[in-house]
Amino acid sequence: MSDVQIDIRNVSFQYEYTNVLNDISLQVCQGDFLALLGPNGSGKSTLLKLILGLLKPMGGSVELFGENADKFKQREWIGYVSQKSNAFNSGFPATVREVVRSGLAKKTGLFKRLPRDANQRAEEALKLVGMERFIDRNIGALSGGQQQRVFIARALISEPKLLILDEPTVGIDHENVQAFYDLLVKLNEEQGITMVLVTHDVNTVSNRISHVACLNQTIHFHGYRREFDTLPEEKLSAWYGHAVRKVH
Ligand SMILES: Nc1ncnc2c1ncn2[C@@H]1O[C@H](COP(=O)(O)OP(=O)(O)OP(=O)(O)O)[C@@H](O)[C@H]1O
Repeated sequence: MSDVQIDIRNVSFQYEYTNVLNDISLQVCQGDFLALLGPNGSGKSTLLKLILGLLKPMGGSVELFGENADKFKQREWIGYVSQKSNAFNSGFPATVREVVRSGLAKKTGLFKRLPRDANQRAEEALKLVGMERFIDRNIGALSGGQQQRVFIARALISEPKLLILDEPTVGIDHENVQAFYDLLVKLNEEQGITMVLVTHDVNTVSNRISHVACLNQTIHFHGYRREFDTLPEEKLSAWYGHAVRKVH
């Protein structure tokens, strides 16, 4: 099998009257750590929905692991952590264990029995994100950053080959963002999980990321992070449609 996991070719998409994506081509390979970068409204979520097979492209094709995205069956190969997954309030009636175990539903089907080792796997997934001691806590009692880690564990329990994170550092304290990146890098390097991190914030692109793609209706740049680092702010600002400052 080729090592291309996401293969987007000449994709275009529009909602009723809004043209959102034009002639997008992007490949993500096994082991990449890609930041998909673009301002609000640039089409990032739409592109994610196309990748996840929730929308169909109007032109072009999206393949996952060599198969058409909307026919792709191996859902457990893809972990997805959505934008709002760290926003549970303190009254939400589920423990960390229950939240993490629910990540097995895509493997087993919603109403089939969970595998016998579900608890052990929940513990292992929580260990990977450094949250095992919180297993019996209520999810709503954790901080935004801790909840985010639990949702990553929920995605990890089905042993994905690819993890897609939508704006994962929103709601995490500045001091904890570095530790969060360390976790993603560990999962990328030690577990070999391909990472796609979607963000509007140019300064979220840490030096631990291998590739960057800049999206605003079309792909303006796709290359190694080192090349991205040399791009002038004027160029990024032109793509964003407003002034962009890099702080490092
Ligand atoms: N269901 C929809 N129907 C009509 N237009 C939509 C729909 N969803 C998104 N759009 C429009 O498509 C464009 C791209 O939206 P999208 O959510 O993909 O961007 P985004 O980059 O993810 O934005 P953000 O960073 O704000 O989440 C926007 O102009 C948005 O208003």
